[in-house]
Amino acid sequence: MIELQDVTRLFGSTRAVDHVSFMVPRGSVFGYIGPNGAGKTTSMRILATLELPTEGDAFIEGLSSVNDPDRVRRRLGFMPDAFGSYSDTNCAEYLDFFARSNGLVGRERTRRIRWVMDFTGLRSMAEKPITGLSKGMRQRLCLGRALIHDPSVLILDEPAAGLDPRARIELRQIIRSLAADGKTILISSHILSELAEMCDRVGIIEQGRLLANDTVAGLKGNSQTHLDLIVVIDGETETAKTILSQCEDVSDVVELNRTLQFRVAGDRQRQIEILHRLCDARVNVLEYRVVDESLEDLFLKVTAGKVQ
Ligand SMILES: Nc1ncnc2c1ncn2[C@@H]1O[C@H](COP(=O)(O)OP(=O)(O)OP(=O)(O)O)[C@@H](O)[C@H]1O
Repeated sequence: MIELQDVTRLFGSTRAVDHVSFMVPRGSVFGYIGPNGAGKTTSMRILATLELPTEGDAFIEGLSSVNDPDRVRRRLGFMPDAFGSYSDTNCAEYLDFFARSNGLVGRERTRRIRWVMDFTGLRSMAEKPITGLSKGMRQRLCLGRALIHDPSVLILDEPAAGLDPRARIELRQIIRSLAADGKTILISSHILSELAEMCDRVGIIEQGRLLANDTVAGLKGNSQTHLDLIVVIDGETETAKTILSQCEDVSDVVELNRTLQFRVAGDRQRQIEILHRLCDARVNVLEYRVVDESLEDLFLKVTAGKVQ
């Protein structure tokens, strides 16, 4: 449904996008993550027919954004990161303007504007001037504008930027319900944790290059060379400590209130073997788990923080 095929975009000597390829299947949400200046907006603008690639091609529902821009635009809703509006316009007028620009007429136009207002929760704001809207409401209006012609594909550039936690959760619910409805969504952010829960897959881009394309769980698995484990013990901890000290691949053992935290230079299989050894020695294990790597840690590991 959304595809970048070996896309490169140069601005002078800057490689804003450097041989990037990925595909987003119908009804799924793809998170496009990268630090500032990584190339997210440029690739999204290429898909949205607003920018031409120097090399490669971009496709929406199999149609080329380069060669078939008019047909692509009919299928696509684009939410830019910067929200342009006219002063003296209220929400209803704004949506009406974009409905007309998209060729909607008569009852169909009225029906779509109503649907968008209900779906984005803007109904009570219909008469409110855009200049008086909060950040969250402006983002909803901008999303509403992208949805007005009922596109099958949505490209959303940093829609969560500047939203408070509640507005971010509501945005997540909106995105998931659009995907459940069969829409295909590409959504960008420079914060992995902001998008992780609403995305089926994420692509991490830095300095124009796609460094990773995986599920969040897959990314976590791929980036791990060791496991940090916690074992909570009912009773004395001496036996457990002795066993851990005998394992060559265990290091950094720390004890706090019958809880031992340690690092294993191995994989899940090694994790299981250590638990077996503890149980064989009749250590009363109450709890045994991996310390989850935070998404921020993962983002820092995959990217080097290079800004161009
Ligand atoms: N029109 C342009 N002319 C010159 N350079 C540009 C232009 N558009 C983008 N660039 C450069 O291309 C690179 C990628 O920019 P882009 O806006 O795509 O990154 P981004 O990942 O969206 O960043 P951010 O998260 O800050 O919005 C940057 O170095 C930027 O300065």
